[in-house]
Amino acid sequence: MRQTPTRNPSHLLGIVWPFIVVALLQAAISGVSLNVLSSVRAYVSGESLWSKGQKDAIYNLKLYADTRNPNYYLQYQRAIAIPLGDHEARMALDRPEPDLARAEAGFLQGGNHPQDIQGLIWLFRNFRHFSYLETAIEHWRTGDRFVLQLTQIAEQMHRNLSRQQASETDIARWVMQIQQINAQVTPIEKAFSDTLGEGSRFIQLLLLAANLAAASILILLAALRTGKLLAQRQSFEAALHAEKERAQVTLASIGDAVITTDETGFISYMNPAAEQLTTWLDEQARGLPLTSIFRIIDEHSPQDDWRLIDQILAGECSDGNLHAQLMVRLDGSAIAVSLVAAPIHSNNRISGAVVVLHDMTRERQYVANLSWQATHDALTGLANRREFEHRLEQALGKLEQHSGQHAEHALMFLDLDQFKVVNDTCGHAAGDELLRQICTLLQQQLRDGDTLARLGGDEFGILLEHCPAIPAEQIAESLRQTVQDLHFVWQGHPFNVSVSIGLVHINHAMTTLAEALRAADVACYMAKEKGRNRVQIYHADDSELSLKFGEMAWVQRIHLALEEHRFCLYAQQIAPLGDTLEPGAHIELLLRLHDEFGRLVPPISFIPAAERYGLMPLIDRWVVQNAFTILAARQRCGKPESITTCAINLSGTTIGDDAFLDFLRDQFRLHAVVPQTICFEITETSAIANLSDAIHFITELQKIGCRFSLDDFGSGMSSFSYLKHLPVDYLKIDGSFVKDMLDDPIDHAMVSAINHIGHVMGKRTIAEFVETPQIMQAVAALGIDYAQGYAVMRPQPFTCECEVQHHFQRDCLTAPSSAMPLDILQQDMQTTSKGSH
Ligand SMILES: Nc1nc2c(ncn2[C@@H]2O[C@H](COP(=O)(O)OP(=O)(O)OP(=O)(O)O)[C@@H](O)[C@H]2O)c(=O)[nH]1
Repeated sequence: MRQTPTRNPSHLLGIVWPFIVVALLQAAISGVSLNVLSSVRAYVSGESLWSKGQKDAIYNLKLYADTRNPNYYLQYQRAIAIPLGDHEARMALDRPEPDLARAEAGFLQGGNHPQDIQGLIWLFRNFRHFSYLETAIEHWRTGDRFVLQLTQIAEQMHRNLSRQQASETDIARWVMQIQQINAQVTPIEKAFSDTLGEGSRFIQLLLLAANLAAASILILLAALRTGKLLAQRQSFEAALHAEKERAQVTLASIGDAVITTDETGFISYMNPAAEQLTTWLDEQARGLPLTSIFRIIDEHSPQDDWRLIDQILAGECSDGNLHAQLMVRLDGSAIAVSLVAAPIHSNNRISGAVVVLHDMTRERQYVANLSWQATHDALTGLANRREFEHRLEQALGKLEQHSGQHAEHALMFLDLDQFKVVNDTCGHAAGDELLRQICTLLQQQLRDGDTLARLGGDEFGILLEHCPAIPAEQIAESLRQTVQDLHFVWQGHPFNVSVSIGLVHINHAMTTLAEALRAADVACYMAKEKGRNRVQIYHADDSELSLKFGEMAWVQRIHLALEEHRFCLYAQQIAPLGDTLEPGAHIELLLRLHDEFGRLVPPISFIPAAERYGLMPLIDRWVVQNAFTILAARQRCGKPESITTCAINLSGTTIGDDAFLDFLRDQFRLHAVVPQTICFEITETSAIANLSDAIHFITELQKIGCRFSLDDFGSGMSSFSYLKHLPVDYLKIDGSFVKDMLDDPIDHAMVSAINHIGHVMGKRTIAEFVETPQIMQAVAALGIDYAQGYAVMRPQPFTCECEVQHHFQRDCLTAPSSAMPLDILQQDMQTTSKGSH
């Protein structure tokens, strides 16, 4: 930081103002001194004229008396006019309101120099009570009394002599009087003169003392100020020293290499980091050209690149930085550095440059590590899914470039069989070790250019570029065999290891990455389904695989349909068959989906895929949220009595999802839906598959008043034994029995038995698929409590007519049920019988 205090005008004034004040004071004192001295001198010379005038007047008046020569009288008059003028002036100044004009005229008559007159008046007026002047004025006043006496004698004498009436006696008397006055006035004059002299000397002394005092103050101030300035300068110097120390410690401790040069590019300083980086000591390098101790080259061109520093020293560039430089030492070793350079200025010119070199080795390593981590799996060191997909995409691109030639790649998905068992039996460390061993084995079977990647968990991907079908299938088989032959033992526990492999031949027909990946996934899945430890080859025309393929495609379509609000709800009435049952409407909500082209898609097309790929909790949440929204809207419209029971289907996975219970409670609170109006339908199979979850779920929701219905009851005969554990309110008799009960006595017997057992257990029964009035009569005759089917009512869009429709539901309004093909509605019912909506 630069300090230039003395150049700052206000700072300068801050330092010198006491000097200015004292100097001005001294100038004022000097001015006053000169004025006083000059006035005193005027009084002294005035007094001298005054005395001389008196003496001359006495002398001429005496001669006039002795000779009676009128010339002497004239001379007397001239002489006496001087003390009389002074007398006039004094009288004018003595008045309470001084008459300055009269005083000036008097002093002028007194023979004083015109330039002294103002001084005389000023001194009289301002210092008349000052000791010496007061005494002098008193002598002046006494002297004037004699002057006036003399004037009276002179006038009387001149009058008598002019008229010839003066006797010798008179003349002798006048002479004697004149002599007496002379004798008396002489000491007065002397005293007057002496007093003025003394006063003058005293004033001189006084002024000298004042001037000396002012000078002393000036000297003292100067000394004080100088001392202060010296102290300040020392503290500046100390601050500069401390700053220099700080800069040096900083330079010594920073990790970057700092080198300074003079204006010709010769080294003037290197910090310890620079010594370390360049392997030169500071004292060795000082005075050498910077370019002689190492080279700086651009990573992308092999030439020396000192341009930045040259430009800085030439003043063509104020500062700059260069990344991706290589610093090459004299021994040839190179270090990646970034370089920052700036000019050093002194006296408004460039006196050198400072060059900072940052060693980029660590950053490069870090970046390399990061990019390795981003593309590799930490456990096995193999490429990860992202990298695998990247390489696969590149391979697909090459296929396109070489279209026409017989280029072909092979893609494999490998999934270890029952890998969980290893983890569950011996812990994750065992699983990890097995994964590593399998990687090594697989890698050994592959060619150099092949890619083996870990896609996640126990899944691997293999890409064999330019590998025709037959060798690819042989490699796949050998890989399967290799894994099977691995005798993995962990702490004495032997494990049989096997792998399921999906193999896809990628040729020009299959171009997109997503298609290739999905095909391999499907093939691998099929390998698992077919019993594991096998290679499944994907063929596009394989109907089994196509079905699976389509199912997997539904995953994305369902997500899209949810995002684009293409799901909607329909309601189908469940009619009471007896008189003793509760009044009001009992409905079941059914899910619909419009595909991307607005066509209705049967639930059977997407529900199995949604179940298999874990999307049911998502769909069930959508159904509950929208059903509650509409129910709440209907309640606001004043139709709470219209629906007393609203059945909503839930899937098996949803029942096992703990968070779903909280979700439901929130939804009840949010929409203020009465829990007693909601009946959840769970299929018999899903309830049995997750019995403890189902019991927990049912009892929790029954606590708040919800009811439950066991859907598709009877599809498995072991169901009866579970029924007593499931505290449901309704049994829905599987529609497949109801549909044919008039023609098939066994189905009739099943319907009757289920109804009977249900009633014995205190449940209400519902017959599904009541498609004709005859079936309706038959189920009523058996004492079944409710009927559901086309004979009762076809499904209708579930809406609230008096409120603007919820936007999720908008599509349903434009698709009236009458326009819906019958087969879709039948499939809808079948979907229900399959275990969902
Ligand atoms: N040790 C270990 N286990 C993992 C790792 N990543 C995932 N897993 C486990 O790998 C198992 C994968 O199981 P799945 O593939 O679903 O089932 P599986 O037991 O192999 O059975 P199938 O694939 O149906 O034959 C799960 O138990 C995961 O917890 C890992 O890095 N290390």
